Amino acid sequence: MASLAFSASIGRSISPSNAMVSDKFESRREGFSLGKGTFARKRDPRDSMVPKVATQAPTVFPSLEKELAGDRNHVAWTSVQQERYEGELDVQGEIPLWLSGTYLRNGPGMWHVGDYNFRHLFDGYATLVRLHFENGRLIAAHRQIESEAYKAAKTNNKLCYREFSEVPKPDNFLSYVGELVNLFSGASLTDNANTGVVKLGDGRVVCLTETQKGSIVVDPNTLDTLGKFEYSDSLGGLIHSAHPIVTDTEFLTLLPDLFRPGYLVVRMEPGSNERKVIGRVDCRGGPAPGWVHSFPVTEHYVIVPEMPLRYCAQNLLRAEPTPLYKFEWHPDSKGFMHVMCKASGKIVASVEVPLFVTFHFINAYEEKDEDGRVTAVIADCCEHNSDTTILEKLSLQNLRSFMGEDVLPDARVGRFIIPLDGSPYGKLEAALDPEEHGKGMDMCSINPAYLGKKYRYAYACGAQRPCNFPNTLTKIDLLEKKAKNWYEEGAVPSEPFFVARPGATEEDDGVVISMISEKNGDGYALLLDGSTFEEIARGKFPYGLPYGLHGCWVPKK
Ligand SMILES: CC1=C(/C=C/C(C)=C/C=C/C(C)=C/C=C/C=C(C)/C=C/C=O)C(C)(C)CCC1
Ligand SMILES: [Fe+2]
Repeated sequence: MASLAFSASIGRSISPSNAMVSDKFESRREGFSLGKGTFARKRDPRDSMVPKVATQAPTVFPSLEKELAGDRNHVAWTSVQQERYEGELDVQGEIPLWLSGTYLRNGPGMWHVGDYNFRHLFDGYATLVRLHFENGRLIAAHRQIESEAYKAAKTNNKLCYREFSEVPKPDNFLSYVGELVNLFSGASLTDNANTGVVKLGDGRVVCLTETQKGSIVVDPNTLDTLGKFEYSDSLGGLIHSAHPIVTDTEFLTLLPDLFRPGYLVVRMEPGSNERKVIGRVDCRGGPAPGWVHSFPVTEHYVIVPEMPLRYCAQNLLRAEPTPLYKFEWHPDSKGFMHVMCKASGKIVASVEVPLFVTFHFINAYEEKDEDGRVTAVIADCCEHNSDTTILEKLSLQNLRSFMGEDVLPDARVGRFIIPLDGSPYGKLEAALDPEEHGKGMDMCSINPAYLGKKYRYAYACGAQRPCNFPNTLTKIDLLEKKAKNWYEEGAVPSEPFFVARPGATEEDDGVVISMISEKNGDGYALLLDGSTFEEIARGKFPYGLPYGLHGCWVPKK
């Protein structure tokens, strides 16, 4: 197979080789002039590995030489080299012929504006990566999402909107007051859709973050930004869960209410932009709702977690980040799990549970007795041993300063058992011995056919210690309580994403896709067999890509 051949017809193909090695590169009109419009860049050994054919000069980002000093050069935590790229990857191994479609992965891939470097992993401007599989071939692409926040940064060469931890510096007192007013209206919040990407039942592909305005429609083929996804209802609010539950028939999400602490559970039909309220959960602890990055569902219920790590209005207003950023840990406020009937909006259980810290729920299902009556809801998540320090560990400074110490906080598959018999308490325990996955655990996926149903397998990132970030791919067998781990020294793998083989009858019959950022600055797309968890194929990128967060699968029509 011709390696790294560009599809010239698209007119979007980009060769870093002709631009990156030049000592001066003038940004094109459409380019991102992050510095002074021209910049110098040292020749990089990686440049020799890039394709030679180009039809359009790329926008190449400054080299961030400051970041590359000493041991701080892992490509996973370094801004993406250029604004966009497309090319066919050289594949080792064999891509199954049945794998036909597009994997999209979103994440914060650009962590600087001009000379200013962002501080937290979640601050970066969204980089969308595409892996298109067809007839055993693999075409890759990446592109920056053209959010208002990103475009304003490009135009003004400075941060213009409030990101996860970054706040624009006001020029004077008046602009400071204006910024505060804008915060309340939501105008100063970012629309940098850097967290996830979903395919709606009607085929639209939407990139998401936790701000509602950061819902952006993209073209899965070209990665073009098509425009804002405007919610046509009048539900208001500024934030939502970054992980809606999306199936071919519905879109479910949670809208935290910061003024009257609680959550709206809402549903949207395919083809519509209007969310309708299923019901409301009032918080049982205070003073604000718990952070709700994701939530699980069963066949009949929506589970609303109320985590003691709560939104904090004061921290939202602060210019400088606190150790918990926009959040506050309130162990005294306790943790709760609420269960709402999807059909009626009624709350069928609301139980106090042990303190917990989770960002990602894995799945949930209904436990039945021998007569088929639902007795409990089981909800699994990546649980950080009720320790919030993971948030600080994900600061770029911490990620970039790894010197071999074992500093990744422990995590486990936390299993909530929520009784539906009116008992006031639920349980939280480890679903398997965390040693099985190196006591590191996050960024999970399952076979989507098992969403809300009893399931056996989860795929996640685990830990081979010592490490400062999850560095393995792990297949977790929740029945046998065992894990199988993939590891390569110095590699940072992104969320393993399961794609089922069409017609499969076994839960793990399919492939797992991940993207690997290597220690030496390279990177590749990796395919593992979902059942054996052995490598099937890898496709080498012309240069390593930064770490990314969540993906989705767009099957070929
Ligand atoms: C921009 C504002 C906010 C944005 C919040 C965002 C972008 C939150 C993103 C959260 C993510 C990506 C969480 C991922 C967690 C991954 C973990 C724990 C991985 C662990 C590995 O071991 C708000 C904060 C909503 C407020 C307003 C402004
Ligand atoms: Fe997430």
